[in-house]
Amino acid sequence: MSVTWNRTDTAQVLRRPTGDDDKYSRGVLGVRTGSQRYPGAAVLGVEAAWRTGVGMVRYLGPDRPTALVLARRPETVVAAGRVQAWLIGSGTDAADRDDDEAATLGEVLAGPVPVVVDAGALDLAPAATAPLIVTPHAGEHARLRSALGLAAPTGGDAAPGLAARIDAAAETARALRGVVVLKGAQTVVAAPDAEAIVVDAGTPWLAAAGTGDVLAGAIGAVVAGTAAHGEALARAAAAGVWLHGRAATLAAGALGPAGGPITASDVAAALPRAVAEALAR
Ligand SMILES: NC(=O)C1=CN([C@@H]2O[C@H](COP(=O)(O)OP(=O)(O)OC[C@H]3O[C@@H](n4cnc5c(N)ncnc54)[C@H](O)[C@@H]3O)[C@@H](O)[C@H]2O)[C@@H](O)CC1
Ligand SMILES: Nc1ncnc2c1ncn2[C@@H]1O[C@H](COP(=O)(O)OP(=O)(O)O)[C@@H](O)[C@H]1O
Repeated sequence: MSVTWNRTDTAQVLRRPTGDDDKYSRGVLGVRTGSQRYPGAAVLGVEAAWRTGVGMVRYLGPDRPTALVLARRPETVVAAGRVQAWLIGSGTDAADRDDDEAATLGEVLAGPVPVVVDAGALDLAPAATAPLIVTPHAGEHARLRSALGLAAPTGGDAAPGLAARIDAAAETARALRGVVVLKGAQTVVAAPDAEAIVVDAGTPWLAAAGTGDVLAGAIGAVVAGTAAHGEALARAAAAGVWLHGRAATLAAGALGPAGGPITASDVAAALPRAVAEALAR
């Protein structure tokens, strides 16, 4: 069983700022992503979070990505402080994690604030107690299931169909006690105790390196802006996925009726138009 997600659903999740808002009330996203090897992933996630519409992004990472994040987005705050949500893992490799970083991520994952867990932090998700959204692609989902003691998603080499992906994501969500965003042309958002949500990407031009880092930033921004207002994490995640797909469709569609090649940065740049479109009417 599943439901499909659309623009109207997204509009119901997003908060339009009012005259009573300030940068803190709009949501602060804390970001621990990027590494010496993958600094670009940090830039893409931070860029996407700003472009999705958050009051503040706090970036706390290694020197090289910090310098690149600040060069791209000087509005980013690189000092620790209160946050309404965390984004961790994009552009990191668990094999390179030192003890200090492991301890810090352990605190984040044991805290009260929702955490979006991507890429190189997914191995930490099974032990987490914080409210959780994990964002695996198919390969990462298989590894996560194995860590949770669950069977491989398919019996053979064939790519699983949508129904099998929904069942597998729902089973992973129950085992994890968190929200699973299983990425693909149709992204499945599964929660332990709710019907799965299916979000169409809208364009296969989205299949390009770094678009997952953009997605994680977009989801983090929606969660930071809405979780404190009682929005369900799965719905916030689905809204982020829809905005990401719509931004890709707008960026690719701007090149002609058949679409055209886009980069992850193009997707991030189109996020404000996707948000404005969702909030229009
Ligand atoms: N500009 C940057 O700095 C970028 C950094 N990235 C980072 O690079 C690191 C490695 O990520 P990768 O996903 O490339 O590598 P991983 O090693 O995490 O996953 C790739 C493995 O999963 C398998 N797989 C199965 N289904 C897949 C699917 N649907 N998509 C991708 N792989 C699938 C592949 O065959 C491969 O064995 C992550 O930390 C990621 O965030 C990437 O996001 C690309 C852009
Ligand atoms: N064929 C496809 N059509 C549309 N979207 C896709 C397709 N394949 C992948 N995507 C989307 O592209 C993004 C890729 O994310 P990910 O695999 O994490 O890449 P990266 O790690 O390079 O950022 C996800 O949002 C996924 O849903």
